[in-house]
Amino acid sequence: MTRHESFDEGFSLQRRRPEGGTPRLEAFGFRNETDVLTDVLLGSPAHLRHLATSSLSRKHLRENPCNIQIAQAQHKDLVAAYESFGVTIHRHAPEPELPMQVYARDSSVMTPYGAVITAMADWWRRGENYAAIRTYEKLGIPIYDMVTSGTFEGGDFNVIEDGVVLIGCGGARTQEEGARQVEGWFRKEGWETRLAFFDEFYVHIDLMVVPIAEKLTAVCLDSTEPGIVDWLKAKGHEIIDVPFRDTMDLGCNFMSLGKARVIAPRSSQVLIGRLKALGFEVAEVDMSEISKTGGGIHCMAQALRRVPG
Ligand SMILES: NC(=O)NCCC[C@H](N)C(=O)O
Repeated sequence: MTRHESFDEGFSLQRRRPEGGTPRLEAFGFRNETDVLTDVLLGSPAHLRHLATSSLSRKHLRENPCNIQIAQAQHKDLVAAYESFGVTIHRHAPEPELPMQVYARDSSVMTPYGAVITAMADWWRRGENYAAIRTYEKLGIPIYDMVTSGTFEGGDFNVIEDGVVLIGCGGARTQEEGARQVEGWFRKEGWETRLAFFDEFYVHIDLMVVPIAEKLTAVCLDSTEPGIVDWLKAKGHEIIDVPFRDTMDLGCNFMSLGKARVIAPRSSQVLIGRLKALGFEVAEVDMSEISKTGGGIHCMAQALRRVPG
């Protein structure tokens, strides 16, 4: 049986078992966000526009707006980095009405049980949710469930380790209603969940907390609530502190490929130096132009399949 023919994984709009015990997918999915990445879902910057979507993107828009051609070239370099590591790339079909579709992290979240279709907060991103349903149908990946209570964006679903999820709640993007709904689903599956409340300035939790490897997590200590850091440390996680200034340039927003390999933004030299000192192979990609629109490498990627390394 090939990966895409697994018989119990046909496309469905709601695979979640209400009482919990939903079977894990066989062909797609992952245990955690640090195993070996084999398949990633990306969006396209073909119709990218620089909008005032957050304090960060608004500041760049005011002072030095994104050059879209350079941003598109930088995204090509990002795609090439995934290819150089042998990752299979799947893509959302680009739609001209969707200026932020490149941020594939947000309109859905992959889980071990299927994809969650989120509920985007901003009207200019809501269509991405419908486009994501079509993408998963095309890929034959079933949908675990769809958020129906308030808003929820994928950058706020942060799998810390197998069966443990940190759910961000900044209010403006992910509302507490959406966070509680998703939390309830995963508790029923037996997961440990933790909500991280933060100011809407920070947009999503994956701006400041991103897993690197087993028991190793990058955190911006200057912007992350100490209780979250203590919680990670109590689980035995080593922390790599990403400076606040780098974090504001999306420097804590990178992608772990497993087996001590990472794709990181070139500007994040403190993180990159620490990773290299620990023996990681780091593909450095210049994301300085595209990230003016408010997101980074982690925001642009959705892991569809990871396997133990
Ligand atoms: N997960 C993320 O942090 N995504 C970044 C989204 C950037 C986009 N400009 C937005 O504000 O919606």
